[in-house]
This record gives sequence, structure tokens and C-alpha cells, in this order.
Amino acid sequence: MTDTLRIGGGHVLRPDMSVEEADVLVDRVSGEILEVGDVPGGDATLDASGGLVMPGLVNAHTHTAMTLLRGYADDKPLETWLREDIWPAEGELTPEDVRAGTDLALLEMIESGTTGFADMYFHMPEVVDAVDEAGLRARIGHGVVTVGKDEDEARADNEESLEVAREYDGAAEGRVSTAYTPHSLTTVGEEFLVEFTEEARDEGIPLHFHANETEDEVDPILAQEDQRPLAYADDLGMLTDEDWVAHGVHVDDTEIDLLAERGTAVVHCPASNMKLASGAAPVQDLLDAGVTVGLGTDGAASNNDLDMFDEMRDAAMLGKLSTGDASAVPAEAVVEMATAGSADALGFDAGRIEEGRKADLAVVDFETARLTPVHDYVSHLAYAASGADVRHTVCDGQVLMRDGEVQTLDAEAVRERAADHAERVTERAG
Ligand SMILES: N[C@@H](CCSC[C@H]1O[C@@H](n2cnc3c(=O)[nH]cnc32)[C@H](O)[C@@H]1O)C(=O)O
Ligand SMILES: [Zn+2]
Repeated sequence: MTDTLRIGGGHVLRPDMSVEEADVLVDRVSGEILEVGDVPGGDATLDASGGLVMPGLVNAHTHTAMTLLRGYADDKPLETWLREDIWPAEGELTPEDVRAGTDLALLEMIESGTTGFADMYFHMPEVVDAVDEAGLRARIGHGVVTVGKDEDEARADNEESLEVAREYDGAAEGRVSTAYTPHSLTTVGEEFLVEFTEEARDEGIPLHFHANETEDEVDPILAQEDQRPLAYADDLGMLTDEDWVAHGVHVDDTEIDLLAERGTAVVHCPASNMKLASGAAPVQDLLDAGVTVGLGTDGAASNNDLDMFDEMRDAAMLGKLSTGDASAVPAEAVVEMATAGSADALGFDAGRIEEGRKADLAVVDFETARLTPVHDYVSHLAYAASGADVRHTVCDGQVLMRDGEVQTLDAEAVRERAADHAERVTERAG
């Protein structure tokens, strides 16, 4: 028996960034794209007329429940921001809070055409349940910090990260996959990085961590180890083609070559890097070297939204401003980063509209003032569109949003619950 969904009457963005008039036929049982072209029929339909069917956006580095702390503390650099505001508030987060914040994040993602993401946070069973119900695709990990913890606590945090990775890989009918997620090279002790990376490798669990985000993260490693952070990470066995690092702002040429050689992906987070004044990642150099580059918003508290259209524009703008070269990080590059690049970084068989790929899709409505006229669809995705222009969102062949109405979550209830939890968290954090 076939059970198909036809997304018809519009234009389609192909993997080579060309755009053609076509329909997309999806198998709702396998969740895969069956055909792209002039396709009649379909058991169900989504109207794409006046719109562009594009791969669903993939937010390859975020901390989902940080939506509760959106606007809670702004205008500070990373270290101060984490230590003075964020970590004390996160210390108050209960599993119920994380669930409420995650639901809010997933709602925002679905509304803005994001179909997949990587999360590094805690109380991960709640995140898995939320993803299961909302219908997105995610690679999740329990974030580990060992600085300021005694040996037993530090060990337990690492054990929990591996335990979560083992238990939830393949959850939500395969839409959830996992990673071991040490926070960074300076917030997790070397002995733990060595021991638990080795365990993760033995079990085929990839790594996701923050790297070279600020100078403050690079200098202590240079001083203590007399080597660059990524050379240090490589010595600890932390760079393989299954892994990805967030940020990669302060990487030198030797580190760029190392990333290319190892096949480790970098997830660029331009808004967070600008807001925390961390710096500008050498994105064009990374791309030129053949490094897989994905795109992420980072947590909502350092962005302050999860709109990947904003992120594409920020990536392009920052890429040009920081190099003084208007041709750097062009429109096609940021659209590719937010789709195929991010999907590749996370190991999702998505990010490209072609037969056999996962049907993770967004339909952008081009019949709006800000997207008129259409000289170039890809240009509009990078420079003019916003998450608010998304009409339908589909993940794994299921319709998560139809005509702007989210199908899998009660938008109003999610917003109210999140606002309520956020208020109570900030009261407790004082
Ligand atoms: N189990 C850890 C939590 C680690 S989750 C990942 C952490 O990354 C933090 N985070 C968010 N954005 C950034 C960033 O840009 N750089 C580094 N850390 C961040 C976030 O607030 C969260 O605490 C603990 O006990 O503290
Ligand atoms: Zn982060």
C-alpha cells in the first residue's frame, strides 16, 4: 500500500542550488522523497504554488531549553555571561522546565522551517520525549562540565552523557540520534576527555563540543600544552569525520588543515559570535579548505532567536565584513551550510531534495512584499526571507506545519507554559 504526500505546484531547490518548477512526492511511511518532477496524484497534498520547496533547515548547534533564558542576560562576553547569569539560572532548571523550554524551541523551529537540530543540554529524557511528540529530527547529547566539580560528580556527569547516548540512539522511530557532548576543551578535565572519548569511540558514538570560540579558550591551552586547541583535541582522539565542533572562531591555518584532513565538521554560529563579541570564524577559508561547515543559532539566550534564515543572512554578512571581501560567503554557500552542510555534520540523510533522501522539507511563501520580485530564489533565502515566510514544514514525511498552523503542538499552550516556567526559574535564580 502506498501512502504518499504530494507537495505540488511550486518551485523546488535542487542540491546544486538550481531552482526548477516541480512537485515533490513523498512516501509518508518510509519518510523518504520518492520523486521530484511533474508528479500527478498523491494520497494527500500540500500546496506549494507561489512558493519554493527547500530542504528543511538544520540547526546544527543549539541548547534548546535556553529559550527560557531568552533576553534574561544580554550584552556581556561569554565567560562573564555564563558564570554570572546563565549557569546560576541553569542550576535552577528542573526536568519540567527543560520540557517547557524545549517545547517552545521546537515550536519556534517548526514555525520557521527548521526540521532538524543538534542539542547539547541536560535533562535529556525530556528533550527526547519532546522531539518524539513534535516530530522533528535531532541529534542530542547531555552536556558535560567538570570544572568546579569533585572527582565523583565529574565522573557521573560524563557517565550520564554516555548513558544518554546509548539509551536514546534511534528513539522516536529513528528520528533521534545521539552524541557524547563534553562542553569544551577548557571546561572538561583532560583525564575525562581521554577516558570517555575512548569509550565513545568503542561504541561508535560521535562527539560534539564547543571549540575555539573565544581567545580565552585558546590561550590557556597554548600556555599549558604548547599547542593549538585543535591539535590538542586531535591528540586526545577527539577529531574524526563523525564529530563536529561548534564555533571554530579562533582557528589558525594549521587547525583548518587539520579539520579538513580529519573530516571533522565545524558549525558556524555567527549571531552568537557577534553578540558575545567572540569574533568572526574564517568561514570562507574553512570552505576553501574543504571542511564541512554547518550552521547553528547556539542557544536562544545568545542569539536571541532560533530563526535559521536570520542565521544565513548573518553568516553571509559577517563573512564579508570580516574579510573585507563582498564575494566571500555568498548566498549559495550559506543556504548550503544551513541545509546539506548541517545535515552532513550531524549525519542526517537529509538537507538535499533528491530521490531517496529523507523528506525533511520547508515550503517558503514567495508571495509577499519582501520577496518580490524574484530575480533569484537563493538570493532571497539568504538575504531577504525570514522564518515568518515559511508556509509548510515537513519532517520524515509528516506534515508538522500546514499553512502556518503547527499540527503537532498546541502553540498557545506551549507559549503559555514556557512563559510560566521561565518566570518561576528566574524568581528562584534571584
Ligand atoms: N551539565 C552541564 C551543562 C552543560 S550543557 C551545555 C552548556 O553550554 C552553555 N552554552 C550556551 N551557549 C554557549 C556558548 O556559546 N559557548 C559555551 N557554552 C555555551 C549552556 O548554557 C549550557 O550550560 C552543567 O552541569 O553545567
Ligand atoms: Zn553553544
